Amino acid sequence: MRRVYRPETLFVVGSAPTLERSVRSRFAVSIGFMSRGALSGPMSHADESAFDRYRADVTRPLARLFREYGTSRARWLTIGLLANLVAQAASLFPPVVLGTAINALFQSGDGAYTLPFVPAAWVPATPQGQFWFSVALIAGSFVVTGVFTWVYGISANLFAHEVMHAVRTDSFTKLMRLDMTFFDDKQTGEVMAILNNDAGNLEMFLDNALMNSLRLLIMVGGIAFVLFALNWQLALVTLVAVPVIVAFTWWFMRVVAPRYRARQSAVAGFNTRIENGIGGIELVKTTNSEGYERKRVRDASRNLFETTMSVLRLSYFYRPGMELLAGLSFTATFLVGGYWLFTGTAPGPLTGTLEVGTFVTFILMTQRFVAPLAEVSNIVDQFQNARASAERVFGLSDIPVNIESDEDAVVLEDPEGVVSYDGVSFAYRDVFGEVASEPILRDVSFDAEPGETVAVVGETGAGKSTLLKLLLRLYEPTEGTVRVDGYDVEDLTLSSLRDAVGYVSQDTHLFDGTIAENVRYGRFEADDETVRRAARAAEAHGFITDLPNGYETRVGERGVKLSGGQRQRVSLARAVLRDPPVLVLDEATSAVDTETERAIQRSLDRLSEDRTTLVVAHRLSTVVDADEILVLDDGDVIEQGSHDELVDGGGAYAALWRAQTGEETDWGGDDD
Ligand SMILES: Nc1ncnc2c1ncn2[C@@H]1O[C@H](COP(=O)(O)OP(=O)(O)OP(=O)(O)O)[C@@H](O)[C@H]1O
Repeated sequence: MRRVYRPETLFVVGSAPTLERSVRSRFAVSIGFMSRGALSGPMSHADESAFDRYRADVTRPLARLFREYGTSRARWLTIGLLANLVAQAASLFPPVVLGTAINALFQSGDGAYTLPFVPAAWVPATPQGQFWFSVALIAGSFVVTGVFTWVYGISANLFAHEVMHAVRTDSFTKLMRLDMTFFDDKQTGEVMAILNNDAGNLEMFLDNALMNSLRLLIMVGGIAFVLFALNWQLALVTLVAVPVIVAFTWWFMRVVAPRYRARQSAVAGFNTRIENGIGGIELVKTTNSEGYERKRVRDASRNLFETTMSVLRLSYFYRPGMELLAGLSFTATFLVGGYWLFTGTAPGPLTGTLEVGTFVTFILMTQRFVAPLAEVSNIVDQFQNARASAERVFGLSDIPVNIESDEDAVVLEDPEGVVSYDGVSFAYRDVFGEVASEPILRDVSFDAEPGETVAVVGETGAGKSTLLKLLLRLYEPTEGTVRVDGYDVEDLTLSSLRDAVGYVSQDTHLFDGTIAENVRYGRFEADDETVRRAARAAEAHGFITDLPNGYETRVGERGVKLSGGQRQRVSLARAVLRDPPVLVLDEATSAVDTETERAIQRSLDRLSEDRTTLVVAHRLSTVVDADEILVLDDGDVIEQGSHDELVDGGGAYAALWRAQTGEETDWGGDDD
């Protein structure tokens, strides 16, 4: 039986992003300018399988992200963009004011006081007035930069986080709707990665890269504009480094990319090792394999160390390289401008004059464009990560849901619980709806009326659990019809169908929480007395009241603090509490001792008096009273009848019965 929930995976799902985040943030701190997205851990590799088909069809994912999620929140984005624009533009103003003040006031005091974007009428006439005006402008620019940076930060964050909130909840809603085949096919970890990692990448992009690219544009464009306006010849000298800086960044990104990929798989390998070691801790301990696991984790960690260092070595080279190029630009500006001022004549092919104030503005501005340019690698990186993540998010949202209530589906009201299987055949399908297995069931037919119990027996893998799941429409038959109260289950609303059926699966699942909460699951409004009644009916009340905190005892992750039999009884109580007309029990008593089983049996007999009950059992003693027993063999019903009829028939059932009551049989090994 393949399980939907994989506890080991769940563990890592919970911890990996945290682990990865801490690795990532430390790493990001150490190399300063690397983006978080670039270091996305194992997930980028793991989800290469089932989403591929839909993911590949997603076109322009970031545009779609804006279309589907951004437009309704565009006001925050617009405010953020405008505020960013104003803040960055204002931050360019002080060097320009300083240059003008030097030219007009500090040198000889006879230069004209003119500033871009400032009407001449505003400029005071006296030098003293112009000085105070300059002070006010510089201070004002810093205040404007501060205030608008604050506005920009808040609006950009609101936009990014509101979008992410919507993406996360929509993705989860979609996940809840998806067919079981999706979950059968998909690792829980991969699915969780969409909600954790991909949402994180998108958030980083919306929050950071988008605004930084604007900042970059304004900074480099604004600086170039100001410098060219002041002195285009010196501007050429200063900005000749920009194409070199861009080329250097491009080279860096190309060289570092494979090293990033190697590091990503090292993170994946490391997480997998931890997952294995801790997920299988019981096996590790009982086989004395701690040393073996330690070595595997040490090797994986060493690999992570080496790949990280290989990225860092290159990164340590990049940042100083950028500084050096900026330094060269600064030196060239200082050399040419300084010489120009010093000698009073334009050097080489240059012509015209240069004023001290303009020179100071140049020097200050040259310092400013390195930081935004150094962001280019981050921005491109975050952009690429966000693109891939948006593809995955939309890949998920595009997966079709096959099992859903039709628009004209019938609501099953006051169900009686008449169940009938009519010529049902079944094969598992893959997530794309294509048949992916040999037939698991062939032409199964039976009827069960309220008050009747139908038992399904057969060797392991014969298709018993699958048969029951078709009733809840977790899967759909490839042929034939499953009916409840005469309705094809495919014509009923899923919620009314599933409300009518209480299901205790083979893999009982408890959520972390109290016993009472677990019993109440699915009928959340049930009062304490109802919970107790259900527990009594499931023979669980006794052991629950023996626990230190009774119904308030926390059961631990997946119910690990309870025994297998106790978990089964809590699940049974949960099914009983819902008081459904149909009870489906898939080996609901396999993990309890004979005495408890008898007690449960007695209570089940009471419970099933006026209900329809379908049971899968390995222990035939639990099904002797069933109205009808189906013997499944590799998907075929090979015998069908009451216990007495089947024993008298002398076939497979009779042989199994003999084995379980002490005589020989082929099925002996299957008995629990
Ligand atoms: N989700 C699934 N996807 C594909 N094949 C599956 C899936 N679940 C079960 N199977 C296959 O279907 C067959 C029937 O499985 P099923 O769980 O119905 O058997 P079973 O009779 O209940 O077995 P057991 O007594 O061991 O629980 C098996 O061969 C199994 O490998």
